[in-house]
Amino acid sequence: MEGNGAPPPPSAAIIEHKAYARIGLLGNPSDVYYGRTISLNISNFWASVRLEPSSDLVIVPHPTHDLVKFTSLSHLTNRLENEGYYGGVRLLMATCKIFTKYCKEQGIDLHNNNFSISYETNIPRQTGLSGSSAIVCAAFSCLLDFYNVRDKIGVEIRPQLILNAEKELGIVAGLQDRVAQVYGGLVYMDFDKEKMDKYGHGNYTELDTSLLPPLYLIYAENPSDSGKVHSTVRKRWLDGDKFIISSMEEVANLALEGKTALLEKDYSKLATLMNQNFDLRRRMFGDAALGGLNIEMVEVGRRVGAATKFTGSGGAVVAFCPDGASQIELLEEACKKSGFFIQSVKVVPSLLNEIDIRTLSSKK
Ligand SMILES: Nc1ncnc2c1ncn2[C@@H]1O[C@H](COP(=O)(O)OP(=O)(O)O)[C@@H](O)[C@H]1O
Ligand SMILES: O=C(O)[C@H]1O[C@H](OP(=O)(O)O)[C@H](O)[C@@H](O)[C@@H]1O
Ligand SMILES: [Mg+2]
Repeated sequence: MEGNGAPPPPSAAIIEHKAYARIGLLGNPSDVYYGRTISLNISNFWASVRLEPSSDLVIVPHPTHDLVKFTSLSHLTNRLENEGYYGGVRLLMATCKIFTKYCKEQGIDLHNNNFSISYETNIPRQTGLSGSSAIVCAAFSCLLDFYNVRDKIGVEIRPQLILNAEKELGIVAGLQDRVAQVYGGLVYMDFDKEKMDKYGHGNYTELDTSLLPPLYLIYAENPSDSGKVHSTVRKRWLDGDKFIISSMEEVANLALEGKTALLEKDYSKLATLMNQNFDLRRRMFGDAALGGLNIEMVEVGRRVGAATKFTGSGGAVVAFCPDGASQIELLEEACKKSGFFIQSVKVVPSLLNEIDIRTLSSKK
C-alpha cells in the first residue's frame, strides 16, 4: 500500500488544475434525490488549485477566503455574518482524506512524497454556482496527476468521490455539480436509484453544447449556505413526505422532457420547463428558505418575459430570453436597476482527456 507504492512523477513538477462553475439548467435539485438533471459547465468563473512538491504536507490557507487576521472585532463579526465560518481549507483537507481512503480501499498504490496544495477562486462565493465543488474537483484532479493514477480512478466514479469530500464535512449536496465539473460541457444525468446502488454512479450522457440557446447568468453578492437551504427538504424527503417526494419526481421529469426539447431545439418548451422548475422549488422549499433577494432575481427576469430559475440552491439565476435581442436588452436594464450582475453564459467544452475517456465504462 502506501510507502512501497508507485514512484513519484519524474519531473516532480508543479501541477495546476481549474474547475469551472456550473449551471443547473433543468431538474435540480432532484440530483440529491435519485432524479435527473441537465447541467452545464461555464467558463465565466472558475477555481484553480496548485499542487507543489514539498517536504511536509501543507494545506495552504487562502489569504482572503480563509481569513484569520482581522482589523477589529466588528470586522471579524461582519465577516462571519456575511460569509460564515468556513473557507476552502476544510475542502482541501477532506479531498485529501477521501482520495487516500478510496485508493486504500481499491488497492491503488500511492508514492510517499509530500506536497503543498493551495487554491484560488473567482466563483462568487456560495451563490449556487458550485464554488465548493469546484475547489474539491480541481484539488482532486491535482491528486490524480501527482500520484499518477488518472487511469485507475474512472471518470464516472470521480463525481461521487468529490461529493464524498463534502459529505465528510456534513454539507448536503448532490452529484450534478461534480458531474458537470468532471465532464465539462453539457451533460444529461440520470441518477436512477437502482443503477446508483449497482454501479456507484448514475448514467451520464454528454450533449452537444451547440444545442443550447444563448443563456444569461444573473447573480448577487448574497452568500447562502447550500447545506442549510437543503437540510429541511432533505429531512422531509427522508421522512417520506409525500408532497416532497412527488414534487421531486416532477422536477426530475423536467430534465427528461428538457433533453427532448433541446435535441429538437424546441426553445419555447425549454422556457416553460425552466419556469416550472423554479416554481416547484419554491413550493417545496418555501420563500423564507429561498430568500427574498434570490426570489427577486427570478422575478426581475420574469417581468420582462424571460424564463428564469436558480442555477443551484440560490444566489444565482439562469435566464433565457425566448424573444431574443430586444428582450435581452430589457433584461440587462432591469438587472442593472435592481443592482444585480448579469453576464452572458460561456459554455466550457468537454474536459475529458484521452486517459479519462479510456476509463469510461462504455470504453472498456
Ligand atoms: N469561494 C469560496 N472560497 C472558499 N471556500 C468556499 C468558497 N465557496 C464555498 N466554500 C466552502 O464550501 C462550503 C460550502 O459552500 P456552498 O454553500 O456549497 O457554496 P457553493 O454554492 O458556491 O457551492 C462553504 O461552507 C465553504 O467552506
Ligand atoms: O439546489 C440545487 O439546485 C443544488 O444545490 C447544491 O449546489 P450549490 O452550488 O452548492 O448551490 C447541490 O450541491 C446540488 O446538487 C443541487 O442540485
Ligand atoms: Mg456547493
